[in-house]
Amino acid sequence: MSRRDQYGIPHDSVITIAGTVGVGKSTMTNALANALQFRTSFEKVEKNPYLDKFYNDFERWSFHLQVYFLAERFKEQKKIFEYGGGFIQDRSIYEDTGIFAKMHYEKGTMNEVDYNTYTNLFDAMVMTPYFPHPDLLIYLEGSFDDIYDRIKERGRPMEQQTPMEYWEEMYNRYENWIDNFNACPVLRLNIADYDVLNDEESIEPILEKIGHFIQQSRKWRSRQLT
Ligand SMILES: Nc1ncnc2c1ncn2[C@@H]1O[C@H](COP(=O)(O)OP(=O)(O)O)[C@@H](O)[C@H]1O
Ligand SMILES: Nc1ncnc2c1ncn2[C@H]1C[C@H](O)[C@@H](COP(=O)(O)O)O1
Repeated sequence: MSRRDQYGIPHDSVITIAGTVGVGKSTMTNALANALQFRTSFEKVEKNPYLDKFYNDFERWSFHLQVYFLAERFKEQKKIFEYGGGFIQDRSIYEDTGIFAKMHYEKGTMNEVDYNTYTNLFDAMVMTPYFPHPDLLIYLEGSFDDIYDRIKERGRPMEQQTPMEYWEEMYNRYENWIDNFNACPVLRLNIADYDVLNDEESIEPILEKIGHFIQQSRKWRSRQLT
């Protein structure tokens, strides 16, 4: 019996992994996709033509970067839809606007006209009944110190040169954002409670929770339609 069947996780499920930079989203995406034999949808950091420039000059490149991310994530969304689901997605589209664009606007590194243009575009594309929301958003959380250690350990040069205050600000915003998020069901996981890199077994209770959450939310959705 496959792990998918064992835990009652529908083959067409779409699960998105959210959380601040360095918390372990890509690692979790790979682990879940392997366990469930699902496809993956990753952020392609190396191929991003704006990211390096953005870290060198937020004001100059904020708008370009957000539009680029929005287009990339929308294309990924289309791919997921065309395959009929069965995906684990590394970072949700909701974080682009709810965390990044908002933070840069409020900190003064994205101007008001650009922010309004971006949010109008985002709302027109995403916040509509035509945009399929994921079955489940898995939110990864942990202490700031542990997450900051992971950023340093991963060692992406553009992130190393960015002051710690930037990551701290983002960390605090994530905590508030998730408490108010309601676009789809949320499963919160603390990174201190599992280790999918060094302890393979620690994925099992997570799969069990995923099955439970998705079954509940699909029942709820079908009741809404009848
Ligand atoms: N369970 C874990 N234990 C220790 N290190 C981890 C664990 N999960 C991820 N990491 C490490 O933390 C860093 C960030 O993980 P990553 O999955 O790239 O995060 P994100 O995609 O959220 O930015 C990487 O160096 C990764 O190897
Ligand atoms: N929407 C975004 N705006 C600015 N920066 C972003 C956005 N989405 C991702 N990023 C950055 C943050 C990291 O440096 C890389 C990849 O994120 P990760 O959490 O490591 O997957 O892109």
